[in-house]
Amino acid sequence: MTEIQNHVFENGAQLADTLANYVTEAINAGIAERGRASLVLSGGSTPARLFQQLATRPIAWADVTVTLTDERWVDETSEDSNAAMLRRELLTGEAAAAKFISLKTEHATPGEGETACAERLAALPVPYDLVVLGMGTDGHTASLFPGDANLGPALDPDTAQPCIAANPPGAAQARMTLTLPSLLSCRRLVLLISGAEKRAVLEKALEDGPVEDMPVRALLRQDAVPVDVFWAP
Ligand SMILES: O=C1O[C@H](COP(=O)(O)O)[C@@H](O)[C@H](O)[C@H]1O
Repeated sequence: MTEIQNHVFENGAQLADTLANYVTEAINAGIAERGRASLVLSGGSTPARLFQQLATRPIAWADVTVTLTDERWVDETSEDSNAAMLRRELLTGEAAAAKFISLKTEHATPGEGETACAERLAALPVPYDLVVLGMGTDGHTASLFPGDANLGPALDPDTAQPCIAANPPGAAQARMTLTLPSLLSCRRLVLLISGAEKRAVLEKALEDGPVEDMPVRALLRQDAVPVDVFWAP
């Protein structure tokens, strides 16, 4: 079982400030070591404040390649697009010099886009310097959802696929997600969550129970990378 370190803050502003420093350090260490850094970031609403802070940090952004943990299969004109959120909140000012790899291809479905997406992801330096994941109140992380027909292949530790289509039951859109082995191909792993409800979900995920019920357990139970949990009310 991996080492899990909890970082608890009084509020979201303090969390964003401290985590932006943590991410900056991971990026700068990557650039110092191999001349470039790779960053995998979650979508959704929680990371917006972190991204705003991170965009102000002194970083050689042209040496940084950024992608997402997962993406909804929508164009960037949609308010559900994780890429649009990332561009709006992070890739502004000097941070706009970062290279961004979108998981959304021109294909009609994420299943058809898997090969093209995998080819794009091959441009990212591996291991990734940092992966920042979020979590939903159903225990999903990235787009590893309970009940998804592709969850088994996505969690397969031996899969060679870096990304796979996801069709979460009841969700408005199909998605593309990085697979578990791809997410774990990193030097540091952060789980970023906020609010009492998600704290309770995390406590439940730390209890015994099937990974398929709460896929975030796959991250909490692996032994490849230590996990830093950042939480604020
Ligand atoms: O759908 C998604 O949900 C999770 C959690 O999002 P949040 O809005 O509750 O912060 C996110 O980590 C994932 O990237 C996103 O696609």
